Amino acid sequence: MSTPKPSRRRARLRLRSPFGITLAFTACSTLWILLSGTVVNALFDDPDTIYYVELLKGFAYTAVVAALLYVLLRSWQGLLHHAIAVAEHNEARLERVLLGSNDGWWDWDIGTDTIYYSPRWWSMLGYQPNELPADSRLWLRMVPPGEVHEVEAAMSKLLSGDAKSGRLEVRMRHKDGHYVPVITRFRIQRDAGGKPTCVSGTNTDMTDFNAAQRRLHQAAAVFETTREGILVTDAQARIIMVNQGFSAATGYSEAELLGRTPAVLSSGKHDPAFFQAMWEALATDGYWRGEVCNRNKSGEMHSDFLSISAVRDDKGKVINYVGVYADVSQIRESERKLDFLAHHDPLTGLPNRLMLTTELDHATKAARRQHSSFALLLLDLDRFKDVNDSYGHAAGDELLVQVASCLRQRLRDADIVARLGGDEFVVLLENITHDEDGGRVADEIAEWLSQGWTLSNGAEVRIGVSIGISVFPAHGKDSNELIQHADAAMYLAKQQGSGCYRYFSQRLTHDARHRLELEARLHQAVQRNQLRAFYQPQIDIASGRLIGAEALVRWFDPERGLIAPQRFIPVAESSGLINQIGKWILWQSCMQGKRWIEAGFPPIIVAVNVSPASS
Ligand SMILES: Nc1nc2c(ncn2[C@@H]2O[C@H](COP(=O)(O)OP(=O)(O)OP(=O)(O)O)[C@@H](O)[C@H]2O)c(=O)[nH]1
Repeated sequence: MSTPKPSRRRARLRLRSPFGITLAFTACSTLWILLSGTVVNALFDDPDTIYYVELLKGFAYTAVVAALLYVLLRSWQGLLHHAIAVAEHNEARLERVLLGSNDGWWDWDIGTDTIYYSPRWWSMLGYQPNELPADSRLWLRMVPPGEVHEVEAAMSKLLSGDAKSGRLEVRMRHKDGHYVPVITRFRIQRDAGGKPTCVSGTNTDMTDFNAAQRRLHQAAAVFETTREGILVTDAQARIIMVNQGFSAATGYSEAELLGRTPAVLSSGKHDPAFFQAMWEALATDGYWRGEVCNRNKSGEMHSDFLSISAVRDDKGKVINYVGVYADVSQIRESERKLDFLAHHDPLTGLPNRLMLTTELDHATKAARRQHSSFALLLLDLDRFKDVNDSYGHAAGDELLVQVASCLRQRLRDADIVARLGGDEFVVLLENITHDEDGGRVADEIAEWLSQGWTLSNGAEVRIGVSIGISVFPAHGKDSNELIQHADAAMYLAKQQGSGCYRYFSQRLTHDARHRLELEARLHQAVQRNQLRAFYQPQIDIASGRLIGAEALVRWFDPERGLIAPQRFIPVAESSGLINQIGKWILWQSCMQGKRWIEAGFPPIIVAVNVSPASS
């Protein structure tokens, strides 16, 4: 839009001031009248001629004056139009500026005590222009009575000359009754003599600004006071801000973190694929949530639930990332404790029935895979009720704890000991090689538990134990069946009297007893030297010459006579006695070979069979 150039025009206007033009015109006209008349009289004598010349001179003068008047009026008219255009242009520009600022404005003429309020001034308060009488007191009627004195004080400061301008934050009543927060800025104008002529100003509606401020304050308060750690980075993931919660949780001050990336917290627990998935989610969804393991300044690890959001500008470009860290270490610790409580007996700390079932399920699957077997021993203490009845429930508890720790200490680490409740315990023996292994451990347990137990009250108590045994896969295909059958076997054992065990099947009970009895007798046989070595000669058929001998071990039992190796060697192998027997036969064979040489026989090779089970 082209704008007129007012300064040059104004200069030309000054040169052609009305007084100057009038003076010049009067002087020229007077000179013309005086000089032209004299010239005409000097040139012409004839009165008629003089008359016509004078007439002609009058017309000429009128034509020149008319031409001058025309030029002058055209010039003034152009200037006037130009001045109006400039004024309109300036007014329109001022209006646009005020509209753009969305401010209302007012103008108080002090002399006439009239005030002009702009349309926006009215609409800010919900009114149509001039809907109310627009006098200078309207302002004061709109302000809450308690704030009127502030407006009056500001005006009297202006009028008295103490201030040229001012700024006030007031509330003004809206048409619907609520108050609009307003900032008004104003300035006083004075004439050349210093007399106040008008006060003009603008009103800015602060509703949105105040709400935004409030939200900012609230956000700042949340940012600073929240216990969760908050971290803000730029688009390149460089830290630009952290809150106190973050510093408290990580041990890093904000100054130590500025400009660094969150990798400073890396624990090394997550692989690159983890972070790649995180960045991909941020790029596609704009957020990522998950649990991360971080390392704080002192090197301590902690689990955080991290929620990251990408902040985008109006064009959708990422400008910040905001991460909120909630320390879940305590939650994880509580979960761990809850999990422990859910799966363990609170009195003894042993696994409970629930965990036993899980372990049994694992054992069943593993045994199926490996074609192996395992034994489940269900223990029920004998005469435990007497302890409760005689010494109280607390003493009974103490005894249960002692029994549990005895079992835990004496059994192998791989064996699982659980408490089913009351005075019932379960022992799970995995990977047994012979069915009777369960019976052997049951015998040991019966012996351990038959000891005297000293309670903290000084009392010494004696209990026993009855044990039911079920073996996988012979006695059940799943945990339920195995427990049920071990329980049934335990009742049978209980009926037999204290300190007994029973397998679920009669045959297994019998076989186990028999093998264990044989094992006990074999022990005695080794100690009492009841084993015998026999030598089977090896003859070269072509020459008929003795070339060697094979050593054979035999067991000579005083009651049952000679027992064949196929009966006792498997028992020796499963009980570990095979090592002793192996050493014994080697020693015997060497001694015998020496004796033969000393007796004058030629040296021969003596073969000794070594069991693959010996170590
Ligand atoms: N102290 C204590 N006693 C318990 C607990 N749970 C169960 N009992 C008691 O343990 C006893 C178990 O009963 P029984 O197994 O019949 O007692 P018992 O004297 O061993 O009897 P038999 O098994 O037939 O030899 C009951 O008196 C229960 O009240 C416990 O957590 N603590």
